[in-house]
Amino acid sequence: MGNLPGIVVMGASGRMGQMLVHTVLQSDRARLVGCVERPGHPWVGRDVGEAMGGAHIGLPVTDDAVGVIAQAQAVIDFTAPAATVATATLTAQARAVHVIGTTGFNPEELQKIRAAARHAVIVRAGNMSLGVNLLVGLTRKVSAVLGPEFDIEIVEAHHRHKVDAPSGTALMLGEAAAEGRGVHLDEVAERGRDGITGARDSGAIGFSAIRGGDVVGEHDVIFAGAGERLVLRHIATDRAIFARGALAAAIWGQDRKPGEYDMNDVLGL
Ligand SMILES: NC(=O)c1ccc[n+]([C@@H]2O[C@H](COP(=O)([O-])OP(=O)(O)OC[C@H]3O[C@@H](n4cnc5c(N)ncnc54)[C@H](O)[C@@H]3O)[C@@H](O)[C@H]2O)c1
Ligand SMILES: O=C(O)C1=N[C@H](C(=O)O)CCC1
Repeated sequence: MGNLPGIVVMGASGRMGQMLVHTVLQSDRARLVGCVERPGHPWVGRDVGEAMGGAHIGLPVTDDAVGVIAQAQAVIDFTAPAATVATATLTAQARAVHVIGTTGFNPEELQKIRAAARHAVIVRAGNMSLGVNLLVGLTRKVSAVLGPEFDIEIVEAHHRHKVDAPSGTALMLGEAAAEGRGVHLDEVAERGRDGITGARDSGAIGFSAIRGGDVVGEHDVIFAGAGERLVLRHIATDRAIFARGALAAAIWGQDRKPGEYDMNDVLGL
């Protein structure tokens, strides 16, 4: 038991945080050594089991990230961009594996994460599920075969609380579609149409985001041609798929060389 990797869950009260706490507690391949919330959060100081509405497990939620990360072999982080960038400095100092599920980073934040990966293993993916990571490969392949006479549109739907758009998954799919065509997504992405937009640019990759209710996550990649349409679709119905992927990444990352990895590396895709 003592030599199983010790895991810290950042943002333990969040939708993903709670799912991660359950997933690590149920695993026989890792142990939960810390649960972190932001300073001032009402869960800080409370037993995490009781805070989640269950039995006492003897692990209080803390806002002392430095203290718990020093005891850990891996940190699983589904929080917010600024919080994740700050945590990357701590995991780099502690040489702990940092599994990053957070989405919505700007280029400067991504640069800071890249810098931290010089010192420690970082596994980062906008979606940690097996299905989506397979869909990314399929999207790249279909995009390469069909060519620019097929218009590519990516449509995603998520719950009402999601704060970033397009979703991290939609951006992964867009990047794969662009790679398939040998172009950079930044040069062809069309985000947010409104008003008299003019006709669609040939070669554009369009994004649309739906937000509502409790949708866990749905993604369509549409290839629309003359007289036919191909749609690749992933539907997530349970956040456990993301948590399982994240825990697999934390275990996979043990004893790897420092660097930034993704779920293709973890899943061997
Ligand atoms: N990569 C994936 O597979 C995947 C899957 C689901 C969600 N996500 C992403 O994960 C992130 C979180 O999603 P969510 O639905 O769980 O959000 P959420 O708002 O329910 O949870 C985020 C939690 O992080 C906490 N937090 C914020 N700042 C913190 C800090 N400095 N220290 C510690 N905790 C802090 C918040 O208090 C909150 O409890 C989002 O970016 C989302 O897009 C990624
Ligand atoms: O609930 C979320 O937020 C999700 N975020 C990821 C994204 O941005 O793609 C993965 C799906 C769920």
